[in-house]
Amino acid sequence: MTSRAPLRVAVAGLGAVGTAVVAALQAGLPGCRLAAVSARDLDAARARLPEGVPAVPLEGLEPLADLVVEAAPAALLPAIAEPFLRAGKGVVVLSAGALLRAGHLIDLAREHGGQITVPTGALIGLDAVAAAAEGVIHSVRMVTRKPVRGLVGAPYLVENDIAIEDIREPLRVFRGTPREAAVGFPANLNVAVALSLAGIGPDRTELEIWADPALTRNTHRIEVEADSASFAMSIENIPSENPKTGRITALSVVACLRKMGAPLRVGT
Ligand SMILES: NC(=O)C1=CN([C@@H]2O[C@H](COP(=O)(O)OP(=O)(O)OC[C@H]3O[C@@H](n4cnc5c(N)ncnc54)[C@H](OP(=O)(O)O)[C@@H]3O)[C@@H](O)[C@H]2O)C=CC1
Ligand SMILES: O=C([O-])CC(=O)C(=O)O
Repeated sequence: MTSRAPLRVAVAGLGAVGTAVVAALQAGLPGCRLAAVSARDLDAARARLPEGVPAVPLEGLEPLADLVVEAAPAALLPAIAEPFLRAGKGVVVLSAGALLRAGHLIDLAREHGGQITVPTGALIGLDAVAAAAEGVIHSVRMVTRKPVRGLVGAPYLVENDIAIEDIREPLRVFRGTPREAAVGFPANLNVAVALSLAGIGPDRTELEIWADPALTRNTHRIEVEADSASFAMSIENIPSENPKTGRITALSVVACLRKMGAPLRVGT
């Protein structure tokens, strides 16, 4: 009989995603063990964690864990990821948009034998997009529709004086690339960046963002034309406690962690 030691998982950020991932780890995820947590308010975090799970500043996570789940504001991605990658360890990245401004993280992973994983998160079909990318993809188009409260406050809207609070009809607020959206909508369009990284990159993927006052769910539709297949898929995400984040995001991380230690892996 061979059995591997459980993967020691750290969770950086105890918001909508981090809290749900911690709960799943506490409930028991085969092959994984919750090793440490970081949060902005460490005392509040300690009060919520079971005894024996340390809550430490971000820089204290790496010595305690084999892998970190980054579930924090995008600006913190380098501080969370760098120590793990330098140590040849794994990082599961939720703030995928921030990866475009932190290309050195991929170099660090390459140099030290670490690995960055971007889970499918709030999106759908990255397995099919990645498979199609092994051939030739002609085009990838994504249309995101969000309730007003899922978009309000985005820097692009503020800088361009686009007021959406009182709209009565759907309004297209952005048309461009995931690279542009990652700057203008840093807390809203990680999904578009993840899609672009799986497919034809952040400058060739076409993206539209709509604010829709009739919607209660974040809705993403992707259309792919490739030499192997044409496909279109859409997902309607029920918001979590954070209206910008779909509930399925944390579940995608849990599924990703479950796969890491599983004897059977389904899906690429
Ligand atoms: N890839 C994908 O498909 C998706 C990605 N995301 C992205 O995932 C990330 C997490 O999302 P979500 O959980 O909804 O975000 P939240 O805003 O709910 O949570 C982020 C957490 O990080 C905490 N935090 C702030 N500063 C620090 C610090 N210095 N150290 C540790 N923790 C800190 C915040 O604490 P406090 O509240 O006290 O400030 C907050 O609890 C975001 O970047 C989001 O854009 C979200 C949805 C889908
Ligand atoms: O892209 C994101 O970061 C979040 C999102 O659209 C969703 O949860 O549907």
